[in-house]
Amino acid sequence: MARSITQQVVMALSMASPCGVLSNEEDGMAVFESTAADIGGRLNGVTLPELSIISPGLEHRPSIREKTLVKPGVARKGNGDEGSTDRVRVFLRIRPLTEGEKERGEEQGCVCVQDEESLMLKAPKDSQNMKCAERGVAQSVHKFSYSRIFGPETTQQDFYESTMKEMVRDVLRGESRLLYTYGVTNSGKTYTVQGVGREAGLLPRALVSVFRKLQGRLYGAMDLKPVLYQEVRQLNAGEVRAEEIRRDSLLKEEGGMTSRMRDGTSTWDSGIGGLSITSHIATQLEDSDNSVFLEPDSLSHSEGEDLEEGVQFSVWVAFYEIYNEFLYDLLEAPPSLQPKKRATLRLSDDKQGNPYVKDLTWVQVRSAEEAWRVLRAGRRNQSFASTHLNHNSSRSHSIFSTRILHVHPEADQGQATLVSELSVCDLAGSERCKDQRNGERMKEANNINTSLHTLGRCIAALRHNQNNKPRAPQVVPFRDCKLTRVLQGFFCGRGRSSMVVNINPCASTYDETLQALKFSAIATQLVHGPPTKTRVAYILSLLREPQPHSNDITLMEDDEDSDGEEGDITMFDSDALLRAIEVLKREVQRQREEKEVLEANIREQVFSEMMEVISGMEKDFSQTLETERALLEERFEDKINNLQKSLKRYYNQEMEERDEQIVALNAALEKGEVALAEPAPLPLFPPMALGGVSEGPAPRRSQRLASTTTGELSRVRAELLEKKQELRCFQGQRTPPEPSDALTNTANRKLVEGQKNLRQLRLDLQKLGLNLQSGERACCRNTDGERLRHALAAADGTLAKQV
Ligand SMILES: Nc1ncnc2c1ncn2[C@@H]1O[C@H](COP(=O)(O)OP(=O)(O)OP(=O)(O)O)[C@@H](O)[C@H]1O
Repeated sequence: MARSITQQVVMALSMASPCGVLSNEEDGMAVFESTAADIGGRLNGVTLPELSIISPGLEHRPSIREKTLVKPGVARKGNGDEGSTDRVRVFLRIRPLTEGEKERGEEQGCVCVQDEESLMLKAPKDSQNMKCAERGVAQSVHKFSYSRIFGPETTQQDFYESTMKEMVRDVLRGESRLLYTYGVTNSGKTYTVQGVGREAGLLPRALVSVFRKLQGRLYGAMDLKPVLYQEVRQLNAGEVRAEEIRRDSLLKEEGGMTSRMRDGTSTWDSGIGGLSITSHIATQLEDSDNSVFLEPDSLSHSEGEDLEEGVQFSVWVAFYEIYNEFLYDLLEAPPSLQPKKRATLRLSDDKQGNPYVKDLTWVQVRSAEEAWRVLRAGRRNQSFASTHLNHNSSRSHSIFSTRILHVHPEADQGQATLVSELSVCDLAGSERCKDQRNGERMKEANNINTSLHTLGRCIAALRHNQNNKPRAPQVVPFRDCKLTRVLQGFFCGRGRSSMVVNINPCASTYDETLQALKFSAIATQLVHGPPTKTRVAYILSLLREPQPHSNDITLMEDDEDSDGEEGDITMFDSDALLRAIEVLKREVQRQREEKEVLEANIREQVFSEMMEVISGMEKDFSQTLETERALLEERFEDKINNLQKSLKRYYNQEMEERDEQIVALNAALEKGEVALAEPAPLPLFPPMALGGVSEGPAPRRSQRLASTTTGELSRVRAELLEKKQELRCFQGQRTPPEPSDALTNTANRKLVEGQKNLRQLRLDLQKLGLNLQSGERACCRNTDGERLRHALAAADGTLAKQV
């Protein structure tokens, strides 16, 4: 169960990046241990090691620190062949940062070269990898090992000497070699292969080296031509003439005139006799719009001694590209003569089942200069575009092939006995599709990533088969894309491949760089095996083996007697072929099911990623809402506070004025002064200004009521005073002489009247008190009306006593 989950996640993860994360839990090598940790961390929360180590399993000598990170008991397995010579060589080249990149802060120390073979990657803070590391599902530090690492300071010449020089020697000995560059876009692949300006890349150096070594050994005629996978055809006179015309028009079109080789004191001998170049002066391959300089050392004379005696060499070149899964011949016709729509090439198999590009243009070249011009002509047809990372980005995989025919002139009809090949493949850079802003670029990126992914799967399957020979070999999916089909021969023992991984140390492309390095790390574990079966041998193996369980089909088995099993497909009778078809059908069915599982996993992953994005958006949205709400609340809180302050200020002032009035009124009442009759007409409700808005001039209802009440109060008090005086007068009259009856009667009558008036007055006063009370209530609850009422009641009491 655990196994199937791991496999599923591996598949899902491998689809997440163009190159894929390749894994094999059965291997137990450091790379898989760490890759499994990457995945396992996500699955079941297993504690992740501090860093992941990805290194060639066959040769790597772990440090003490690394040993502690590898699961105990899991041995590093090889295939029994411990010799480093058979291991696929993978070189890493780090390009320098440009000034612009430094200014943009791309230099964050995420790429650290530890020694010639090991590299440490540390995730920068904004990278996806760091985010995953923070969530505990990945490591933020990764360690990789390569055959050799070349830092930013490495010169083109040093790089050539350490990588391709040996390959050129092997090709001249009759072997086939492939060098391919891999890396994210803008990492320096084209710079490495072709070079820029004065800094010639691997290819021009190799061409110069080939012709230097073949000096004096070139085969003069053009009557032998490479065809099919690696065969030679004798051309008749007419065909030779046609080849010559084609070559001349291509060279003429490219240079406009014969390019010159300038080296100060010596010149190119671009004739059949080979090159004559003095070794101590810089050499320049020049054409109309681009020049490549070669340092004197790269032309040293110590080469070419080990060529087979008596053999002559005919050199042919071809240049083609794979663009959007179509093959295009870059030498098809001189650029100016080309029709608008380019013809596509087809891939075919020879009778041994070896794939080759049908109808590809091969041009015989007699010097490095001619070869270089052919390459320049082809480049004009190549698909470049400006992407946001590289203004001149290769949008296709381009392959420049040099075939060398080893001709024995004494043999019958001057037959070439051997064909060797040197191919240099400049792979298009992987790039995130979502970074592409236009449809065409998106489609290109998609195709590029798909073919790189297939290449990754092929390498993983090859490595799996090399490490699991007797058990369950996998089908290597070479046929899944054009790129892997054309390179198939180099991976199946009919040649050897070396890989150059280019990276740039920019922090912003860290995640892509990490994926590229993981991909290349798998390649470092490959070994060069003997040639694997051809189609005929493959069918034979299908027929020979009983296939009760189609899952166990052995397709890449290294059968010792398979070497002799080559021939024509017509050697099988129809029964045998039908049986082979049955087996293949089952295999197709198995693969289909495998792909369905893969698809389901991808869908699931896409779905969960989408959900993650949506929930992220939801979270952002609710956060924004929350912030808005808090902001509004704060704003209104401020407003309310301001309002409260203004009201408080106003009412305080108001209360003070009222208190003053009441104090004055009390004093007046107590003293019984007449001044009470005319109280100062203090405004009970001055215009108020709340929030900057003033009340209008018209008094409120409560104000009007209060002022009326005050008027009446004054009037009543005046009357009260008058009555008091009258009363005092009556009292004075009552005491002295003994009143006569009439006088007494009058006095009594007046007293009664006075008392009556007094009662009336008291009633009036009570009424006024009530009015005042309601007026106060109307204008403000907490005023000193209560106190006023008390004062009036006290005044009443005093009056009553007096009466
Ligand atoms: N080692 C190096 N030294 C100096 N400059 C370099 C080096 N490698 C690359 N460059 C520069 O970096 C830029 C990008 O390089 P190049 O075009 O070769 O990238 P690429 O990987 O081929 O990109 P793409 O895949 O998009 O075609 C170029 O301007 C190139 O000159």
